[in-house]
Amino acid sequence: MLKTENLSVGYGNNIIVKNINLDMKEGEILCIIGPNGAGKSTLLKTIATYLKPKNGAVYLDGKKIHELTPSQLAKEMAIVLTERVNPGNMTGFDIIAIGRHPYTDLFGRLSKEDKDIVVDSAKSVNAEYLLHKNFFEMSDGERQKIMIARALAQEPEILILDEPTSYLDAKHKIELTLLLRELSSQNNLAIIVTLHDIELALRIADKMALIKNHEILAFGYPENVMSREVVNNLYDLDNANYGEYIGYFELKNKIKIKNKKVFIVCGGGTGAPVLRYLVKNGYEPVVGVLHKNDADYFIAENMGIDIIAEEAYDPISYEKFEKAKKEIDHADAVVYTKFPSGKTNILNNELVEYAKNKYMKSIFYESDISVLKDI
Ligand SMILES: Nc1ncnc2c1ncn2[C@@H]1O[C@H](COP(=O)(O)OP(=O)(O)OP(=O)(O)O)[C@@H](O)[C@H]1O
Repeated sequence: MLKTENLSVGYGNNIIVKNINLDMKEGEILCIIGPNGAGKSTLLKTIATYLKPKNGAVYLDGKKIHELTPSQLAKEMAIVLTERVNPGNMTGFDIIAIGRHPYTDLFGRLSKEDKDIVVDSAKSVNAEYLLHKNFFEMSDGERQKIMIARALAQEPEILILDEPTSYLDAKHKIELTLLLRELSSQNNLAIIVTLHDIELALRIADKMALIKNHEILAFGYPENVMSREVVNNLYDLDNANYGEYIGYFELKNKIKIKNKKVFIVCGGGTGAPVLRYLVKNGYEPVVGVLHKNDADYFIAENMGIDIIAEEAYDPISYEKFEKAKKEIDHADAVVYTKFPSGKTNILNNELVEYAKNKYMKSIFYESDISVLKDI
């Protein structure tokens, strides 16, 4: 339904992103991500026809979008920008009603149907309670809902949103992303959205376009394109790693100010809080023995922590076990968690016993991280 063909976008003689070839269907969400200044908003504004293409074209249902009249376009596309708006003394209802302009008469009079659509639009973003409230008395999250309701009142086929979660707290960010998902599937809306929060983007996008260095670095299913390598490269990360399996960033273990080695015996993700605490506080963690498909392995690897690991599913070898014991010999403490039971962990339990027999500081972590504060 929407397609860009060899599109280049920019200002004056300055091309910001070139050769953009994207396509999307009804009911899909396309997320555009990339570093600050990459050209995400410039691309959105070009698709929204606020800017003319420098080259190529944008097609909506086979027609060049820049050749549609403003009134034709207003029935097809609605836009919610980031800029904070100051509409004066208007209620939620008044603002949403602006969305009906493409359908009202010259005087902007609302029919009964228009009014019903305004109320329905408010309902679909859970903002019915804001209809009679003044816009300037609303919170950022409430204003965002009203702006989306205004866009929905336009009854568009495509909804374009520039950074809709910028001013929202975690709960409202999640609520908004779920709402977009709902709108795309229930109303069959195509949604194009720029997001800085790639953890959320990954979870709502059907397609993802990554922009960097004036071009599209990758375009496709987020599950395919969001590899650790690609995301690290997108943001030029050298002090963090994107963990592709879990879909979030882990900070690397760089500042080892404590000069203390801590051996961690964990597994199945139970070590995550311990590893984060030790990295944050400048210890030198070594973790093991882990299998290479263990959640703690992925977490530790993304943090750049030393890991003693065995291939996934292979039994732990004598060699790895001895290596772990040597690390324990040089450690200032051993921390162990309530890791899952299993064959591997019989050996890992032995490591804990080994440390205890050597009268080393061995600390059990279950839920209170302060047990680590005296290492
Ligand atoms: N009106 C304008 N005239 C000229 N250059 C502009 C204009 N608006 C933005 N730019 C430039 O275009 C480039 C891309 O800006 P754009 O706002 O599209 O990036 P972005 O990816 O949306 O960034 P951010 O994540 O910081 O919002 C930047 O170098 C910016 O300075």
